[in-house]
Amino acid sequence: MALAQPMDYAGSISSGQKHLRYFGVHTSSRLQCVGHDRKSRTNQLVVRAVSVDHPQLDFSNPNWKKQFQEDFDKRFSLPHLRDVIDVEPRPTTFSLKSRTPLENVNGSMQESWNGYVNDDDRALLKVLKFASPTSAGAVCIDPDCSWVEQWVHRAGPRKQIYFEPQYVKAGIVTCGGLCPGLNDVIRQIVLTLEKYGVKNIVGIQHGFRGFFEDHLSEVPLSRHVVQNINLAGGSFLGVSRGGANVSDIVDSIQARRLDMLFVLGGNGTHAGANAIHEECRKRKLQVSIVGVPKTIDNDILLMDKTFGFDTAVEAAQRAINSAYIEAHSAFHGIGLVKLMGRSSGFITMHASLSSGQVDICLIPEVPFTLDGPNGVLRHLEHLIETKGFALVCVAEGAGQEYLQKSNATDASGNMVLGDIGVHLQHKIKSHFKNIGVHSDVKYIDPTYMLRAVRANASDAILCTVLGQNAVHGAFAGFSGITTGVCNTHNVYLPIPEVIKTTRFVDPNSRMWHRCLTSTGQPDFH
Ligand SMILES: Nc1ncnc2c1ncn2[C@@H]1O[C@H](COP(=O)(O)OP(=O)(O)OP(=O)(O)O)[C@@H](O)[C@H]1O
Ligand SMILES: O=P(O)(O)OC[C@H]1O[C@](O)(CO)[C@@H](O)[C@@H]1O
Ligand SMILES: [Mg+2]
Repeated sequence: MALAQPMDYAGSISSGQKHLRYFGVHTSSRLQCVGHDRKSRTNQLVVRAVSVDHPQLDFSNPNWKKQFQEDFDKRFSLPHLRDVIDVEPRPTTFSLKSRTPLENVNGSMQESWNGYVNDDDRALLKVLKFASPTSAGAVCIDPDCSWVEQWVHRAGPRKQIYFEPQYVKAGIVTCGGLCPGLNDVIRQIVLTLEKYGVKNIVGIQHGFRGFFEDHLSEVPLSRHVVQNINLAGGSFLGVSRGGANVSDIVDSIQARRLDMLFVLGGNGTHAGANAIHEECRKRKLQVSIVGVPKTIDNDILLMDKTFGFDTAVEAAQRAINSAYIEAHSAFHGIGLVKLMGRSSGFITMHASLSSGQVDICLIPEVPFTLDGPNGVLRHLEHLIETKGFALVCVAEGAGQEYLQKSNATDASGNMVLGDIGVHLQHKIKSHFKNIGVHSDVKYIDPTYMLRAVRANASDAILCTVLGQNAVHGAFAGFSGITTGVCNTHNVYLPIPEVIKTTRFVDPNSRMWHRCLTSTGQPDFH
């Protein structure tokens, strides 16, 4: 459970820490000594759990919920062009009631169509009420786990827009690593822009690099150009890491006369998109910067899932099935599969769950020991003894403490990880050799095969929703926002809220518990 707010209680620092652990204070909280409890016979130190996010909240104040909600509404309000420049709304040109584009532009049909989202429509961010901080996966604000309404903005087309489509130039850029569905999103953005009446749509090649490198020219985009790009994986525009100088990018946006920029990428890209938005604000430019979260790692906060994740899990499951066949057919076979997931184990957890064949699932969020009576290797011995073969699935970011740190980073500044798959392979082989038991280790590293494929059906639909909503958000005049699915509803969120931290698998979540139930693995400690 994560406690997001402060609470006072008496106890020594050590019992205080125990209490904090009981309440599962998340890492953004810290202990603060607020004096001694003079009433207690032991004159114990009074310690308070203070949330770094909301240090001002005081639960003894009967109005704390109101205060929390006001703060929440502020944090989740969407930055708008009119915050810094004078822009007048106009009737939208987006209508599905229109019969001809001309009728559409005149706005003649919109009064009779109830297809618009009201600016005051909201979706609930949290839909679970935890009765106790000890409930599995509980996320509580106060020690009583009170439920507080947390509303976020609903995504979709508005009746009023802040751009004149015929004069709009819109750009699309895809950054970071590949992800199934990038082309579906690009395609939907183009189709939706055209539906509004935009004629000037361009792709920026190879991520943020395309803003600087002269040989990377703009790619003109239209329904005709993007019609079939979703049939292939990868990015029609190309991707890249590194090369993000925000001020230069905004110079380039100005030089290109872009009015809207759709930025497809993970947390790094979103940090870049938000910095670009801030710089545009500083220069008082009428440019909307809208993100679409792309990460097969599924490591963006607050969202049910990001596009490409399901497809990656499906591809991973195929690799696990192959490892299973190999391991099962060999004498004392041990299948070992390493999957992507730099710091989050979602792909590994979900692929292990969906395959149903994994005996040991190792993710970065849950430390494990390799040697010793409770270690992974001892459990493998047990599996070989009892069922004759075993299957291990490990996330690339797991067990990094066993590998030598290189301190190397990629072009975007992401840490280059050691290869846990190769390390485990060696450890398993030498362990069985040392104990004089035959083993046949089959190691599969399907890394890039997971993300080079085209989106499956459910991701294709998710991409459609996200791509279209990104365009509606830009036309509505928002900037510095991203779009996602929260509790099955489509919402807009201010970028800073989704990139505060990486999203991790909660080891106390029901999903991780289900994974453990399915694998039957013990606690490796
Ligand atoms: N804090 C930041 N501010 C500005 N730009 C950034 C920041 N972090 C990363 N970027 C830029 O964003 C782009 C993509 O970043 P990165 O390579 O980390 O991928 P990502 O968006 O996190 O996606 P992936 O999930 O594939 O890692 C790069 O061009 C990088 O330079
Ligand atoms: O080889 P690249 O392009 O740096 O990408 C690898 C990384 O991209 C991701 O798929 C997404 O961040 C990670 O899981 C992985 O570590
Ligand atoms: Mg990233």
